[in-house]
Amino acid sequence: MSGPIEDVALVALSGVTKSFGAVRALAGVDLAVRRGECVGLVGHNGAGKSTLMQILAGTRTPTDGRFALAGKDIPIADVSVSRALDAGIRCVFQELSLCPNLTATENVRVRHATLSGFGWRRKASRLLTEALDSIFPGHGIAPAATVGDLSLGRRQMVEIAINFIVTDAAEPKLVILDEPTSSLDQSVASQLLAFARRFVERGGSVILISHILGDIFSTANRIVVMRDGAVVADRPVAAFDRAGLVAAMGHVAEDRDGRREAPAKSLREGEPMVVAMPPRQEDESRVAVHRGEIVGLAGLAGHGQTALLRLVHHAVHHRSRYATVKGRMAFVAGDRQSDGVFPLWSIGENVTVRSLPSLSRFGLVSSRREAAMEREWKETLKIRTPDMDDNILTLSGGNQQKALFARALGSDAEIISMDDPMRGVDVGTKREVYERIRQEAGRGRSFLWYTTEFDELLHCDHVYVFREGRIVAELGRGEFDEEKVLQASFEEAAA
Ligand SMILES: Nc1ncnc2c1ncn2[C@@H]1O[C@H](COP(=O)(O)OP(=O)(O)OP(=O)(O)O)[C@@H](O)[C@H]1O
Repeated sequence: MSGPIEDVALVALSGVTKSFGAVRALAGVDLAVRRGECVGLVGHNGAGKSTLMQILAGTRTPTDGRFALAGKDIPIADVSVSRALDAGIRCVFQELSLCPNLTATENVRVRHATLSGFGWRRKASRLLTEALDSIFPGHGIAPAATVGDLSLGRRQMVEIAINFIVTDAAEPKLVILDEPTSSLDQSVASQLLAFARRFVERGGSVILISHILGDIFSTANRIVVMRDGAVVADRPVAAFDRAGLVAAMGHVAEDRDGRREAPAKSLREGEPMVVAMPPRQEDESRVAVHRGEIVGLAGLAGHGQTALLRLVHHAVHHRSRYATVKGRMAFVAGDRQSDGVFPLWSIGENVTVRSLPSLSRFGLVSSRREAAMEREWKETLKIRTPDMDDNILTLSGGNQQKALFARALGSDAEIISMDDPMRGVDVGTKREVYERIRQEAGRGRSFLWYTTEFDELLHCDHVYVFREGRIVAELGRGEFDEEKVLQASFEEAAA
């Protein structure tokens, strides 16, 4: 067997290829994971990371290659979910896979079929609580809660905890975390990474996929870089610095922190395009967005920011007590599975749907103009697909998110609201989107941007911090730093 593979490797792949029709997602990958290591797996959107993980977890069969578990070769046709599970491989996928109509406890039972018989519910509930307590102390999640009623972040926490549960029948040996922190706010994400480090110190193994390079540097022992379906670097973490890693991924290194330069005159003049009041607000504070302004909504996840965006959106076409909107508006969803993509449509249709009136003449959509728009946005955001007519779900997660951006940015909307939309987008594309947002704002477009990443607030002109459904701080340009935002987010909880 070729590649850096030893007998002790928990799992070893070599020469693995995977094609989807004309798309070669994996072009001969070697990867081995040993006990007690955290492998950070990075690469651009569509590099092949998730496909590789699906093969490890047995949910996809490779086209070709070799596969070994605990040093034992397994014919690729025999690689299966149950085999991977028996070997202790667990995977927290990017798109959540819990059953929304079942409780968290019932989802534990779905994943751990051996929890059956008399008293299974109590046992499953206890195991889940123990796992949640050790990973996310103070989580506040009731095991009897229906998953569909939980916020995206909490659903993610349940999904993660389920994969770390140790039952009498099975224990996790290698846990694959595919962008696990993308729907968690920073404090919860830190809890998870700290737990992953403890798990690895105790001899467990983790593969951590993330576009947040800080997560990789803080947690991985070794970094594997993928590019266009191949591994292009595999070295200990100490062998990389941030610029070197970004370059290995095929992106140009950053030359600025992306902070938005102050416009010549204040944007907070004239009548705002959007004014909105959170329903629970007890004082006079309002979110206001002026023409050409980038307004950030901050605070811990689930504290009313997404609810405010929905309320504003509703006010575009309805009378509302809480919001007024003066202008056309488009929305970029963060929870793309439930709010964003039209799963039965092509990539192109997903991009153009918001712009059909402007692509039409005499009531008929011009297929020439439609194709031109699709081409333009495929190029602009580098949507990786051989054909915009392919179904949207053939795209990698980050590329689906790019399609949602293209839909909003390519539309005639004067105001764009964004619900933590950069989750899963690679560092190179993120930078291009930030630049685009700055340019568009310079031309008079307004942005209302909820983000869980502090660095993204640096692109904003004005920031509102939310806590418990209310605006608790309003910070103008030059007034906000991470400490102030965190302080405002936590103040009451600490009191
Ligand atoms: N079911 C599918 N049908 C067709 N093509 C697919 C399918 N699944 C993945 N692909 C393609 O395989 C390639 C690798 O995708 P993959 O999801 O593994 O990338 P990734 O590195 O995980 O990206 P991201 O960072 O965006 O999650 C992409 O070009 C993608 O479009």
